[in-house]
Amino acid sequence: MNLSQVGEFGLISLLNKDLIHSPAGVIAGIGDDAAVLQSSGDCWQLFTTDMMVEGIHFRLDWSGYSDVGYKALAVNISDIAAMGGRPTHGVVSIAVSEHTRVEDVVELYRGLREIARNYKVNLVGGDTVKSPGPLVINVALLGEVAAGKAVYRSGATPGDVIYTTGNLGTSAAGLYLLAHQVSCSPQLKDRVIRAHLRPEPRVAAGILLASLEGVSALDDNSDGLAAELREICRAGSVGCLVWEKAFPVLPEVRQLAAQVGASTLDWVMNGGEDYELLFTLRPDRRKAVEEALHRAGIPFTAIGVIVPEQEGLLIERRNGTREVITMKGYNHFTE
Ligand SMILES: Nc1ncnc2c1ncn2[C@@H]1O[C@H](COP(=O)(O)OP(=O)(O)O)[C@@H](O)[C@H]1O
Ligand SMILES: Cc1ncc(C[n+]2csc(CCOP(=O)(O)OP(=O)(O)O)c2C)c(N)n1
Ligand SMILES: [Mg+2]
Ligand SMILES: [Mg+2]
Ligand SMILES: [Mg+2]
Repeated sequence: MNLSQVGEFGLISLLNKDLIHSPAGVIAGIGDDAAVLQSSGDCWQLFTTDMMVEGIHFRLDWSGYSDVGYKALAVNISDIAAMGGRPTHGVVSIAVSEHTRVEDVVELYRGLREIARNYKVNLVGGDTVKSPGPLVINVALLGEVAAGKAVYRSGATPGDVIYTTGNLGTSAAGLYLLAHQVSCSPQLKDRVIRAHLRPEPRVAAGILLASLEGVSALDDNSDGLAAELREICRAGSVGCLVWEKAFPVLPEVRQLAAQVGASTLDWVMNGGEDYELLFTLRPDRRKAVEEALHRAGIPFTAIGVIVPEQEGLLIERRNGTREVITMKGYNHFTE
């Protein structure tokens, strides 16, 4: 069978059998942004890993080595944030071609060190091997969350309101500008390319959301809004209705899309790598949670509601018509 027939998530579900032999220690295994593990203190351990491969996740003519290091840890911190946790300790493995310069690997670690310092992550080990070609970097990261307070993808129920932090489509705009020659303002270029190359994971938002009553599901946006909505709906056996006109997109990103004939909706739904948090909230808790986010200075937008599973995944377009969401987001084997 061909990988494109099952896709990334079909493949993972085929592999997900007989993998747990001491279930007592595992509160949640495969299926969320990080595994949740029993620990002796008053915290639960979180454990996650994400890998980046040259040519798939980055190109060295589009990003510096330090950006690659920065992003490799950022995306992992984002998965800890998506459980409501705080990152603690990580290990870093690299596969490097023999033609790579030593200075470049040192530069990769400059980026890693920079974000590790910013988010107070200890890098406590790793592995170094030769690659026959592409540079590969993998981070495995531990985190912690107060016992009982991890927020899963699966808790959404009909009536809950769907929110995102920050803006969507910015990273896709950055990727577009890296891939195409476009004349636009240097400020816009810097902002969106930075969002793509050096995303800032929403750790403070995740910790705050996990501490508040009523936050029912939480996920980070790595594969695009369409994919992450699908995950939350599948995990919770619910459907959703999102409102296109509510999607938070920077005005200059909208303008750029119009200028180059691209679709902001495509950037939001399929672009991915925004590393914002997508969460659902019980409607009776809206006021309290919105006030807490305001006080913490965390930008957020309500973008839709959870509906019963049989209603499916719907988008209300700007003209008021409702359509089934057919967009899929990023998938490694169906791209
Ligand atoms: N090769 C694999 N073996 C076991 N579990 C995997 C594998 N690949 C992914 N997973 C698990 O599948 C789930 C979904 O992975 P993924 O979509 O990469 O999550 P995320 O988008 O949050 O990084 C996670 O719980 C992850 O740990
Ligand atoms: C050179 C290049 N081409 C395309 C992309 C776009 N891209 C690559 S991977 C990806 C999705 C996120 O990566 P994934 O490995 O699926 O992360 P996870 O969902 O496991 O966190 C996207 C949008 C990119 N970042 N760089
Ligand atoms: Mg994730
Ligand atoms: Mg992953
Ligand atoms: Mg991830």
